Order: sequence, then structure tokens, then C-alpha cells
Amino acid sequence: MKSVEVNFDGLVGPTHNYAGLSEGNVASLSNANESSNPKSAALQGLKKMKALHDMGLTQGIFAPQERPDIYTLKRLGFQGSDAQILAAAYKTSPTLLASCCSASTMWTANAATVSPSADTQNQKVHFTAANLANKFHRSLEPETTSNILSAIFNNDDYFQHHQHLNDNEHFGDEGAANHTRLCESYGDKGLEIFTYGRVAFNRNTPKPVKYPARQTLEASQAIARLHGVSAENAVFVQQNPDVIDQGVFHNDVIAVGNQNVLFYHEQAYLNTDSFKAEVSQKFSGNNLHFIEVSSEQVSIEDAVNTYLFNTQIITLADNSMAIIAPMHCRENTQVFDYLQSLIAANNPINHVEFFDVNESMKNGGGPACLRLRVALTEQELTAVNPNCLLTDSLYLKLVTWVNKHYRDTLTLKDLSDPQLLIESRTALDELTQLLSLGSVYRFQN
Ligand SMILES: NCCC[C@H](NC(=O)CCC(=O)O)C(=O)O
Repeated sequence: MKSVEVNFDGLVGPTHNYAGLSEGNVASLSNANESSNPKSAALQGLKKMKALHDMGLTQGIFAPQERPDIYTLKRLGFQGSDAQILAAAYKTSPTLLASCCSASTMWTANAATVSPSADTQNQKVHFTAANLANKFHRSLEPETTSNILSAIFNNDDYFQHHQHLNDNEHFGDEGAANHTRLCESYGDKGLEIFTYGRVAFNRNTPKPVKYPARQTLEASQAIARLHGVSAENAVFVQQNPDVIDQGVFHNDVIAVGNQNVLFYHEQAYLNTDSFKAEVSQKFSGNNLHFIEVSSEQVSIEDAVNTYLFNTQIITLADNSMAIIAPMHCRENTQVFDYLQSLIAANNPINHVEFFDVNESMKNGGGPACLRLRVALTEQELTAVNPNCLLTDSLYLKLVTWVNKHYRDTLTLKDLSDPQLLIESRTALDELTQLLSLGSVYRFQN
């Protein structure tokens, strides 16, 4: 049966801001406290979605979450009216308030891990929301993420949803940012590659020294077990701790796969040779392409600054592949030249398109961070909530919706403005109607 890969892009929420919350993420720290432009951020994201839709891909939309997260502030002891809670939280700790206002759910590569039905024992598509336990602001996401996943993939015959892993760093799970899948075509049984940063239950194994390793082996193994992915169809590989210490906080900052292509930096993995041997042995399709980029071609620093590997590799209707890159890759001469040589060389990638997703990049999120890939058979696709799939008319409605509700500048001080809370809830309430999501947010119950 024909299958497609659908990208579900995170719609940027109305409180998008730069708070410097992500230690180990170079862009997040270096842009801390700058003022943001939520309206442009959301429109940039929508433009990318529309462009991929126009290229013939099926494009999905993943709703943002309710922020400010008043419930978390109440749980942490703030009391009174919403306005009093926001004011007191800002006075106590602007960083705490910013954490409860982050629009970080836009990076849907961290929303969940997805195993397509071809890979799983019961032949259903499996979803596990990521617990994102390493960062407080991101640990607020999984419950609503699960609500949204259930509202999009709402059919037990085809879709199975699992509770996020235990909220503890031993099972730190960052979702699809550390998971990629190789396959011949999307409907074939694939090889799922789980990349982890450290082993939680064994202290004597390598790990980064400067920055946190967010994903553990134990979490990756639990996901594979829950999803019913067999050992022959899974590879567990450790990320090179040295590159985590240079700002590669997720594996998708340094590697990306699509079908029979794995595009990665030579320093991405800890034991590259044994990893490649295992992948070659377990990959059941033909013509596997390892596209390995050397440090001489592109340094780790340039990879982190331009997000060369946080690109999307997509398959077009004629079966050729295109690479969807951020503008930073065009502006850096060495990376731009490398990309020209990549598309000219003998491999399936023949085109490159550059996109301005700068508002997201300034928080360390490139094109690949903004999307969650879900490979679906034609039949499964008909079971997906149709209002979460982009059409020309939905695109126009969403652009109008953003222009109506979003601010074009936001500073950390603005996060304590009670009017922002009202604006966000009004916008999200309208959005749940546009996307037919039902009541996925707490304020709606
Ligand atoms: N996959 C890309 C994730 C980027 C995300 N950045 C942030 O949360 C930055 C938020 C801030 O600093 O305001 C992170 O590091 O998890």
C-alpha cells in the first residue's frame, strides 16, 4: 500500500520569546533577553508549511500550548487572580515566569517519538509524547502534547498512544529529535535509529562534561519496547559526548535521515564504524547512502551555527530528494559551497531550498526541529483529523488568525501583562475550532 510521510509542523504560539532557558543550546543562551516577534515567528513557520504543501507534500499542523501556564504557577504556590499570579511570579523570578510562558512546543521534533505501523508488532502507528525532563520549561509540555496527539490521531484501529515516560532524568526523553528512521519507501518496514546522550544506570560510561545529555539509553529502549519495535529493526547509538559539549544538544543538530539516506557529521556518533556496520547489516532495503561530512568540509562550530544538519530531507513526487535549509546555510560560504557540492554529487539529494525561520533559529530550532514526521499508509491518512492537514484555504485562515491575535514585539517584561494571557487564550480557543481539536487546553474545561 502507498504510504506518505507527513510533516506536522508546530505552529508558533503567541508568547514566543527569548529567555535563555536552554543550557547547552548555544543560540538560546546567546539571544537571551532580546525582544522577539511572535507574529513573524508564526508567519515564518506557516510559510515553510505552505511551501512544502506546494511542493506536493502532505503537511500537518500541530497546535501550540496554553501559555502563560497559570496552573504550574499555582502548583508552585502563587495565589490570587491571574494578574496577581503573573505579577508575583515576575517579581519573584522573571526566569520562572518566562519558563511558564515559553512557546517551546513549536519544536515538534521534541513532541513525541513516532513508530509507523510497518515497524511495530501490532501494526499500529505508535506515539509516545516526550517527557522533556531535562529542562523545566519543556517538562511542562507532555500532557497537553498527548491531548493534541490524541485529537489529531483519534482512531484506535490505527493509532496507539502511550503515556510519556516517567518524569525523571533517568528516563529523559526528547522525542524524535533523537530518533530517525531509514527505509526503502515509507510503507516498508524501517530501521529505527535511537540516539542517546548517556547511560543513566551506569556511571562508568562516557558522557559530556560541560553540557547535559538530555536523552538516556534507558529512555530510548523503553520507547522501542512500548512501540513493539523488534531488535532487528532498531539500532541504539550513543551521540559523541564531545559534540554535545560543543552545542549539539540533540542528535538532529548533527544528523538527519530520510529513506535510504543518512546525512551526518563525522563526529556525530561515539563509535561511527560499528554504528555504520550495524546499520548496513540491519537495513533491509537497497542502495543505502551514508553521506558523511568531515570536519574539514564543515566544522562542528559551523554545523551548530548554520544548522546544516537540522535540515529536512524530503522526497518529491519524482522520487528525488530536496533539502530544506535555514538561511544561515546560504549566508555561510563554506556551508553554502558544501551544499552545492552535495546536490551535484551522485546521491539522491538534488535540490536545496532556503527558508527564513530566523525567529525559531534564535532559540536553537531549525527547519527539522519544527516538524514531527509521521509516515502513514493511505488508509491511516484518512483516519487523521482532516482539519489538521494544510490546504490553501486553511493556510489563509491561519495567516489571518495570526495577524489578528499576535503581537509583533514581546519582551520578558511583557510576559507579566495579564492582557497577554487573555489574548493567548482567545487565540487558542479560536484555533481549536479552526483545527477541530475539541477542548485540548485546561482553560477550556
Ligand atoms: N529542537 C530544538 C529545541 C530548541 C529548544 N529551545 C528552547 O527551549 C529555548 C527557549 C528559550 O531559551 O527561551 C530547546 O533547547 O529545547
